[in-house]
Amino acid sequence: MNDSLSSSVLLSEIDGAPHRTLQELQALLDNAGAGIVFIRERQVVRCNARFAQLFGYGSAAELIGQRSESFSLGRTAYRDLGRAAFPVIAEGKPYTTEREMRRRDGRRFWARLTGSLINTAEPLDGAVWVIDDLDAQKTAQKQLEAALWEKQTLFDHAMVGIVYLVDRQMTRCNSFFESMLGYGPGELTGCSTRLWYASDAEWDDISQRSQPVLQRGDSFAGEVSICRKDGSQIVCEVRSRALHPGKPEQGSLWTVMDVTERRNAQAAVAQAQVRLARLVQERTRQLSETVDSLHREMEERQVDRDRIHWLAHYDALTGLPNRTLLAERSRDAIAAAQQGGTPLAVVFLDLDHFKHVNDSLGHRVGDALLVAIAERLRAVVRDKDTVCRLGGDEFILLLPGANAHGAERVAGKLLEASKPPYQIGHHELTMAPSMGIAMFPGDGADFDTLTQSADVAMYRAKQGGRNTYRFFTPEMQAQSARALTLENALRRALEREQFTLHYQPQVCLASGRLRGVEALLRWQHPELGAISPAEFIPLAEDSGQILAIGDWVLRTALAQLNTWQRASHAVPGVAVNLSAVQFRQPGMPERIRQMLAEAKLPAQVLELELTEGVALDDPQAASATMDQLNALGVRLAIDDFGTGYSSLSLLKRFPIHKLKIDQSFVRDLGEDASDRALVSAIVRMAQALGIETTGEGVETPQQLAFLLEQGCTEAQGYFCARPMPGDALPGWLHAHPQAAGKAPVA
Ligand SMILES: Nc1nc2c(ncn2[C@@H]2O[C@H](COP(=O)(O)O[C@H]3[C@@H](O)[C@H](n4cnc5c(=O)[nH]c(N)nc54)O[C@@H]3COP(=O)(O)O)[C@@H](O)[C@H]2O)c(=O)[nH]1
Repeated sequence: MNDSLSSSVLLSEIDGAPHRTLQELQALLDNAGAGIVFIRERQVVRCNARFAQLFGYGSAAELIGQRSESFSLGRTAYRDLGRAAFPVIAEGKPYTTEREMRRRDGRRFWARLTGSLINTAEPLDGAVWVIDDLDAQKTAQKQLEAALWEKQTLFDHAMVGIVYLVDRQMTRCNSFFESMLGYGPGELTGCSTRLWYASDAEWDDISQRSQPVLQRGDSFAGEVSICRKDGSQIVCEVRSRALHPGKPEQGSLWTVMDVTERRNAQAAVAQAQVRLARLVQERTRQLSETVDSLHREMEERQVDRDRIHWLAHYDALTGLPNRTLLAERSRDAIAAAQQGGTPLAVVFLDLDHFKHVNDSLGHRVGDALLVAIAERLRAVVRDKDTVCRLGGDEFILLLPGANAHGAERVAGKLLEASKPPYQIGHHELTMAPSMGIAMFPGDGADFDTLTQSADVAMYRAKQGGRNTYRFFTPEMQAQSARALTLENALRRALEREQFTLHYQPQVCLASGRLRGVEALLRWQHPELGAISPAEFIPLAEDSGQILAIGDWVLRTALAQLNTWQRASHAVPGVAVNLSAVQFRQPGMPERIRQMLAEAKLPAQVLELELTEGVALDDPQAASATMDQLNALGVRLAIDDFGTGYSSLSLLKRFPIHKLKIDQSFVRDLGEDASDRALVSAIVRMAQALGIETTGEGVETPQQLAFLLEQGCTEAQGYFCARPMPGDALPGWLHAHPQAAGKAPVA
């Protein structure tokens, strides 16, 4: 049945109505937006197309006779509807309900049903039901309700305060906001927002900041300080938006979040960061200081290392290589000489009498002199040569490639270079070297042997008169070995009582009487035999042992004199040789005084024989010492006069009692006219100065006669007597009564 048919059916069914009205009703049914159905005896008798459409039928005709129950969800629902609707429509009132209905395909949908009886007086005539599809409306409503529920849930359970404000008054807020501010439910509703601001200024400030933004329709975000009910303050982050930007009267929605803890934490973090930054800065500074100081320390250590290395290899005073560096260079030079078959020379250089400069002018002058000498030495040699300072006044020159001729030339240049005086402060000093030269490989195949050989040669140069050089020879080695042996043996000689004194008479030439005796040291070694003082005294002087030995000589000689005198032997005095080393020993006059006192002898019995050298280096000091000795009453004699650096002014300045004319002049008096002239001159000069003279080494009567003739005071020599042990002298005196003063002068 189609819709037009259904309308025509409807029209034909309506009896007695004016045709026009019927047509209008039919049009109304056909075009009604709601479904309309006539139910009689629980069956569809009429319906419109909308009804058929609502329930999923193709046309209204399809539904004629359809049981009305089929539109309900089931029998129960159908009965419920009937029970609810009938009492109402039975009274002639329309019954309206909203229920779920079922479509043809079983799907449910919400509908609003409005039913009324067609004829109240005759219920069996049926009822007319108008059905509105509420499904879309219901769905929308459900969605709305869900949304509202969600919104409310959000509102109620949000972890942020939510506030609705109108004109700065609270219209609504959630419980979170209330509890955040410490208020009870509803306590804030209707309150002015001024309530939670500390001051009007703060209240106005938030308003002034937010209103322009909200009016523009933008979101406002800011931070405010809010007072809680208990007066405490919290910091809140607020966000707001106008509900209707154009309508301020509708108010605004605010979300409020307590960020106090976060802010406190941030502040704490910021403070911690500041502290940390400071700490880092401080640590960085410390670190950088540490790094700097480490750098400095490393640099200092490097400087120290360099310095230590330098000190280990160079002489601190002169800056010349030291022995260690010389040894290294020598090894290289020797290896190169061996490989290349080239020559190599080593020069050992020792300054003559340098010690006297130190002793007399002090170490500062001595050091400055060494520096100046080092410069000259360096200037003489080639770059590839090494000038090394061993220490003290000893230097070694390593001359790679130099043969004997070359080494000799260098030695000559060194002698030449040392000639001009050195100006050290206001002192003008001359300093000559003695040098020994050793050649590789003949004089030594290694550094130690070469330097040893050069040293031995240098020693010979010294013995040979100084200010010269000597090449090493194997004989020198033997002599040097003996010197070493003697030096070692000498150390024990005193304690092993290997020394004795012999005494040689000194006889007055005029009277023949004994004027005194010279004590002469004798060393008898069990293996080496008798060793001459001429050989061992210089060694004892070099090693310093002469001081102890000299003391022993003095004490022994004085003791012997005491013995003789107590035994009434006519020995007026004793002469003792005093080496320059002894003479310069501090406190020496006082020492002598003590010894004389110990021997209970007057000073006048002692004559000290000094060599001219004692006054050579420091005449002033020598003069002072001599004055002290003279003041004691000790007699002073100049030994070996004429052989040294005789200075006539020496005789004038010093309190000298006697000159001992060296035996080298006496020896040849018979043959050598110049010796005779010399001896004669010495005697006359001494006489003129009131100084006595002794001719040494008188071996013949001619020598004696010449000396007597010249007016020499006394004689000493084998002709008169050989040196003899102390206990032999009384016998000699007995044999020579004239000497003992017991016979008339011949
Ligand atoms: N510092 C010290 N020097 C000392 C001491 N004892 C000795 N000496 C010195 O040693 C040198 C050698 O002395 P010596 O071998 O004893 O020779 C002396 C005499 O024996 C020797 N002499 C004496 N008369 C003659 C002679 O007629 N002919 C000759 N050929 N020799 C003779 O001369 C030496 C004495 O010399 P001098 O002392 O110069 O008077 C010698 O330099 C000693 O000084 C000591 O204890 N301390």
